[in-house]
Amino acid sequence: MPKVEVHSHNVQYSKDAVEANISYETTEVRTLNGVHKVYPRSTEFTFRTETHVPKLGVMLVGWGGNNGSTLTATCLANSLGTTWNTKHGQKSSNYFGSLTQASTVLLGSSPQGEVYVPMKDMLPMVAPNDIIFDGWDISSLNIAQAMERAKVLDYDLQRQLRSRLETMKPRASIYNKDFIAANQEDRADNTISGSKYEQLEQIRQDIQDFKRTSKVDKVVVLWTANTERFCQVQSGVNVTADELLDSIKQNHNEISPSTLFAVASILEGCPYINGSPQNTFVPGCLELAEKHQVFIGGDDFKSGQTKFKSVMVDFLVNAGLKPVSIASYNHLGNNDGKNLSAPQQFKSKEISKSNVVDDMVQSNQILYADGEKPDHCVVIKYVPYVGDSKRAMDEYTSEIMMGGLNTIAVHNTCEDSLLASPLILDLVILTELFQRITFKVADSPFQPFHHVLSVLGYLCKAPLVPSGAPLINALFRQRSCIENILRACLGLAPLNNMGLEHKLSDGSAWKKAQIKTESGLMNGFTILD
Ligand SMILES: NC(=O)c1ccc[n+]([C@@H]2O[C@H](COP(=O)([O-])OP(=O)(O)OC[C@H]3O[C@@H](n4cnc5c(N)ncnc54)[C@H](O)[C@@H]3O)[C@@H](O)[C@H]2O)c1
Ligand SMILES: O=P([O-])([O-])O[C@@H]1[C@@H](O)[C@H](O)[C@@H](O)[C@H](O)[C@@H]1O
Repeated sequence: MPKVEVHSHNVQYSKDAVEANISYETTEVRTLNGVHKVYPRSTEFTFRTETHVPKLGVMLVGWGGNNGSTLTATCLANSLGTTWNTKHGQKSSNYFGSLTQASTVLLGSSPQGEVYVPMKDMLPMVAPNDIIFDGWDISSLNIAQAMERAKVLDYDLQRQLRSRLETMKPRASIYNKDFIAANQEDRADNTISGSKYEQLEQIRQDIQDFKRTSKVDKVVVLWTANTERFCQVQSGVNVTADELLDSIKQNHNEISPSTLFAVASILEGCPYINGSPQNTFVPGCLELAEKHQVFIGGDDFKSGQTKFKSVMVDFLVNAGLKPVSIASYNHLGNNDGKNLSAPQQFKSKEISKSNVVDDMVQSNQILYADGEKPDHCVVIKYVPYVGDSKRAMDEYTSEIMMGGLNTIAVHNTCEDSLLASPLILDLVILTELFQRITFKVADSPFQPFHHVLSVLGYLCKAPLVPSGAPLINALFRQRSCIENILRACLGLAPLNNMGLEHKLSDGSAWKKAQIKTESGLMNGFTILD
């Protein structure tokens, strides 16, 4: 039985699905002669969510990396209920940092107060403990060796997991030294030779092989391999789906390994998520995903320093304070940092880390003239000794009232992979859930979500959105989007935080209105045969 049961004439449960009707309220604005003319709009939506949770397979590109090995070990430890000893005492497995697994959402209020439930209980979702992992890496180390190389998890935990993880061996992958730093060459001992077309076909066979041997119902492919340089988008090469497929057959050098993986996944009907900043989704890849109606999402996990920035700038601007200078510096010593020490790979990351403030700045024309932006610099340095323990130092200087200045300096130290790995869980769990949700507008037929799964924006530095859609980076707007879509699937209105029931001078009117509503409530909810 669902942990959240909605008793409403707008919601119907059957043995396979929950269907919910909502009125989607929007506000249209037409500005004429300096006047904003506002038109409230109400559109009837019906959401249908299939409630059978499939057995999910996740294929990680870069499985042997810090994130890939750490996530695999974490899911194994949680499924075993592993505890381990540290100098700070015994630790227990958990999924802290995962939006779906470790955060709650406000469901409503009871006579005892507000009721919060785990996000994962809002709708049937895949449990991380049940995910079957597989993937590829240019490094031949098995996942136990990769976990040891990553130096992320405590020894006593690694010791207990080693025997299970050493049976997991990344498949050979596509290595192209033109796209990642030259300093990665020494780990590239597990590669697929041949033309780009032959490599594409091998990846497709790997996906088919995994489906067959693991007997999973669905597969999601996710890139957590090294950051690539941006590829050139060229007419005749990768602007249309046909051009892209032809260029692969012609072994064109501007087709990157990550785009080859994306094409292979799409052709195999598997959603593809890009956890790195490079422009994997060239226009031809976007078109291919549309043609095959396969979800794609990304780019670049929003894990720590940038996540914080998308809160800080939102807070400052929405408080009417004007950030005028943002200096973002970090150093780290893991292999990601090593790869990013190369200029072209750093450039990819600089782009995704720099654009995150644009929507918030553009939202306030009192503070900023058209095109005006804060000074914003991004620095990443490779310091081997600190390993995965990334140090981030940020300085935010803002103009405040009457010529005042406010400078906030922040120091943030964390194991980078322990912040990113739970986001991988959310990306694949939400992607799988959204494959089971369809909706219809008024009397139109049911349709899936757009193939560019922009609801994943909360998890990404550079959210991929459908053409023409607004690009939102403000973290709480992104989270609210996920929360309210989950609520809509249950026929619940979006959270509005108005709390009017607590602001009335005469509460009796509210109580009378509630009694009237409750008397009209169905005794239980409709089960369809
Ligand atoms: N906090 C974070 O860790 C964080 C946040 C945002 C984005 N990212 C991005 O996630 C990615 C992984 O981060 P990480 O710390 O695990 O890095 P990592 O270097 O430890 O892991 C990357 C793995 O990818 C492998 N690899 C490289 N090219 C490959 C290819 N073509 N096919 C298959 N495997 C390949 C490498 O051998 C390595 O094992 C990086 O691109 C990083 O920028 C990380
Ligand atoms: O913490 P965050 O800004 O979200 O993201 C991280 C950066 O701070 C770090 O420099 C980089 O090496 C990681 O790959 C990741 O991108």
